[in-house]
Amino acid sequence: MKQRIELEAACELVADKLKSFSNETVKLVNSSGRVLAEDVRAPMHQPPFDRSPLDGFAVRAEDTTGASTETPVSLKIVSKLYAGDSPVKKIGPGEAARIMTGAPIPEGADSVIRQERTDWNDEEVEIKATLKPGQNYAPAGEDIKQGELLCEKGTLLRSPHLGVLASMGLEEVLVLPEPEVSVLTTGSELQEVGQELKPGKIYNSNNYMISTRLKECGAKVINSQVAVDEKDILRDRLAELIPGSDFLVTTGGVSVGEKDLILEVLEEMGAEIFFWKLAIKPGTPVVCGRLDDTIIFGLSGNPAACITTFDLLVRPTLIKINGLEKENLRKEKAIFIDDFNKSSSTRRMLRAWVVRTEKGNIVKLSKGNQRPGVLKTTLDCNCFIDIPAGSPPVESGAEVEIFRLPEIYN
Ligand SMILES: Nc1nc2c(c(=O)[nH]1)N[C@H]1C(S)=C(S)[C@@H](COP(=O)(O)OP(=O)(O)OC[C@H]3O[C@@H](n4cnc5c(N)ncnc54)[C@H](O)[C@@H]3O)O[C@H]1N2
Ligand code: MOO
Repeated sequence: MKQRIELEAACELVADKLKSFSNETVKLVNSSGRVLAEDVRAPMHQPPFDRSPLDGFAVRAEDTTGASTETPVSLKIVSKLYAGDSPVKKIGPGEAARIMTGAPIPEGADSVIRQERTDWNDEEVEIKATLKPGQNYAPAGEDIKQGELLCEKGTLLRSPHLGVLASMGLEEVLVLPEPEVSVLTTGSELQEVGQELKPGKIYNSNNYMISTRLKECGAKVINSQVAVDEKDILRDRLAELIPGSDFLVTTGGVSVGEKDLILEVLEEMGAEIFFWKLAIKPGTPVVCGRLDDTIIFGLSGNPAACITTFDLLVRPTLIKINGLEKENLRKEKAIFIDDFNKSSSTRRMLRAWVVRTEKGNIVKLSKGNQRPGVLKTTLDCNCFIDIPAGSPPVESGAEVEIFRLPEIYN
């Protein structure tokens, strides 16, 4: 088992251990937020037939030559077409069809006159304008041509894509897999929200934070449980959650205390442990391993440490599978406009807020202090400042590297 490894090495190690995931066919109606696994080409024209963009009369343009308000041309109405009708009767010379917006233009007609430029009764229509062939005429494929590339592999599906794909009659799409994750929050001090707090206890905030964060980066939370710090109980919960989960995220019990039992129990259960501890702060204590096909991320119970390692380690792993790059971290540079007066012997991830300006990114520390048990700073955190090990205090004006969180946290 490796110990205290670098974050980048940890991410690579986990990536190397991932099982293969299969793409999934999902109903179009359920595909929003998923990433396309293949190019989609148009199986048909849209519109599928030549149609009228107006309520009026379908005519042959040549029959309207010279027509104006003063010199109207009279045509015989031979049919009437509503949207949804299928045209049967061809238009011949001197003939017109009454037509509504969206209805198919009958054979023989090459243009449509809006009804405001006509007078009509049941038999005849007076045309008061000269039309050009193709005027007010929406040909088949005007919008989308059969065979054209509609959505590329890797597209994040949202409402416009669902609309376009539905217009093609596509009922299902092939998307990248959605990792299925279980969550186990551990700690004998934990109480559920809604209960009166007993002495020495705290509310289980990690469960809410982690389950929600998982969904925010496109994972499916399939189970979520809580366990006290007792070996038997932990073993039972782990044995229950691991089969059937692609990943298990636990929080708490991964440091060196007498009740930090996750590593021990996982080892007893025969898990392969990839590493224990990362060379970052907060978030040093992390256990990562695999039992059967399930990758286990044992994160710290300290909320800020927990969220930091979630974002830096768990998030990129899940996004490797579901392709939701938009939800990944971005490495950028920024100018620090705050003061951090501690030197850092260990690599530090400071919770911070970055703003884009014309001159580039500026970043300041999140409100509140940077201790790993502090939860409030996460409210004001859209990035982590990456302070290398061995750095002196960081002064205002210094250029720093940041991991920017996705837009959702802005
Ligand atoms: N002697 C040492 N003590 C500690 C070390 C060390 O190296 N030597 N490491 C410290 C560091 S760094 C961290 S971080 C913590 C990590 O401890 P664990 O990950 O084992 O987490 P717990 O001890 O279970 O809990 C830590 C803290 O977080 C609270 N907590 C736990 N679960 C939740 C939850 N679901 N929701 C909200 N808060 C939670 C818990 O009550 C503790 O206060 O260890 C240091 N100790
Ligand atoms: O590594 Mo602990 O996570 O400092 O907070």
